Amino acid sequence: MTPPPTATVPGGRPEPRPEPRVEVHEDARALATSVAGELLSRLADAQSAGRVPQIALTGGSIADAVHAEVARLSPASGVDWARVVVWWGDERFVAPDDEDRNALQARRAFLDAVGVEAAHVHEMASTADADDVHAAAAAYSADLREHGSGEFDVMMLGVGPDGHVASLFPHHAELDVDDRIVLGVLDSPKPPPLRVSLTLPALNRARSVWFLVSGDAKADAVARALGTSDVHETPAAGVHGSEETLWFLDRAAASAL
Ligand SMILES: O=C(O)[C@H](O)[C@@H](O)[C@H](O)[C@H](O)COP(=O)(O)O
Repeated sequence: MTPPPTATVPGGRPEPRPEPRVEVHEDARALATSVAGELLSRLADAQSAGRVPQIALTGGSIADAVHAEVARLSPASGVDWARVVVWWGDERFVAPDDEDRNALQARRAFLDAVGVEAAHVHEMASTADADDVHAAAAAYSADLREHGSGEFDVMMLGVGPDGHVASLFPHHAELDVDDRIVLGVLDSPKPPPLRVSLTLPALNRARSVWFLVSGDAKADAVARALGTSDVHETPAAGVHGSEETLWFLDRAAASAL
């Protein structure tokens, strides 16, 4: 009997978490539509309950497809984007108008279209706003502590073929940082090398963690993340929501399960 998953939270203590659930879709488009619909539904439910939900976006190609579907489905959803707070799990430390910016990707795909409050969109610093990744990380940590609610409603994460999430990569020292919520990365194996990322404990400060994974290149990483607890081998294995962890997969990404 495998023990229930645990998640490391700030201060380094492990907390038991619910078992992950897996949802498999025919292809990337169906996956993106499902995630976008589920996100809008969660946001509307939170707002109906009088709350201002806080979500964390991720970068990458399936995230971009999800963002486009959010833009398409949002008008009929009843979500008031003026009452949603947006964060990122990681960001590339490049110029603000660099195509590599996760925030630029999200703004173009949906944020600029849905009427989100500018003050509620918390971008990680670019090279125009901070001297280096460490200063950018410190600034985001201060922003989170001042404007965050202590726990994200939904933390969305892409997964790399090596099992990385955000900018936390296998066998990198950042995986063991449990006394900070944001850190700077100098040597990302996935270009660009300079990044800012939430730490594992911060990624785990989420009610609901959603992994968005498409393509057979990720199949082994998905199988490892769902079958092991070795965070250093597969960082995605170390992130679990306090209320739920959902794996949104297409058939190709689920092919090794
Ligand atoms: O800034 C980043 O690069 C992302 O946050 C990164 O963690 C991404 O989500 C994965 O690498 C999956 O990316 P794909 O969906 O494009 O494979």
